[in-house]
Amino acid sequence: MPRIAIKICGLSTPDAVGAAVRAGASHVGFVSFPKSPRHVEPDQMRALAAVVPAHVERVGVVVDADDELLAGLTATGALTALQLHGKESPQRAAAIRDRFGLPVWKAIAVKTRADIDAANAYAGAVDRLLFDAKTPDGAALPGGMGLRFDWTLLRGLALPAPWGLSGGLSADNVGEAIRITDAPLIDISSGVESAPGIKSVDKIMAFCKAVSSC
Ligand SMILES: O=C(O)c1ccccc1N[C@@H]1O[C@H](COP(=O)(O)O)[C@@H](O)[C@H]1O
Repeated sequence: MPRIAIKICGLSTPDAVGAAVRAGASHVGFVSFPKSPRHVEPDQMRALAAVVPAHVERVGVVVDADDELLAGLTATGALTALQLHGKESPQRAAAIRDRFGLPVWKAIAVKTRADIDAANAYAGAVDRLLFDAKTPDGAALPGGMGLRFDWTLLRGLALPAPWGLSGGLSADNVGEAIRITDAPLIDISSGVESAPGIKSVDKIMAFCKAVSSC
């Protein structure tokens, strides 16, 4: 069985990046969204990326970002992929991929089976779909809230692109999530924190151990 890829997201210190790499993460994520407690500025992103070994992918998380912001982030050279976590259309996602020359992930906000079906519209436009829980109207953030959705909605589906699972994962529930969905990539942020935006080395280690034992 192939190894399950792990993305540890919302990293904002070199210590947290180092812990994710040591624990076996295949991807690290940096958030560029000022409302998030995990927001990092482009210079900080560049410095964090400098301590990531070449075999680990560096994903920049943005929410309905305009071209000016994307140009600033990609110019840092810090990123190997962009994760679109807002309401970007398939056309906008494809345009971002063309213009900035990086693989694009699209977060799909899920509550019902119809939300998963809607992801088909992104076939060919993005490089990975990331199924995350839909946050309530008026929520402070569109992700990173520790919310999960009904994982059985993904069971046995043929999906139109490489994909991953996120939303409300932790060391305690990730085994069940993988058993139900057979996800090839697992993404986590708040479930490896001691407080919003503060990563816990112990939780990162425990999470990666739980995934690798699946
Ligand atoms: O983490 C954030 O602050 C964030 C802000 C804006 C958009 C997405 C964000 N995080 C992403 O949310 C999911 C799930 O996070 P969690 O594990 O439930 O806390 C994950 O993909 C993060 O990349």
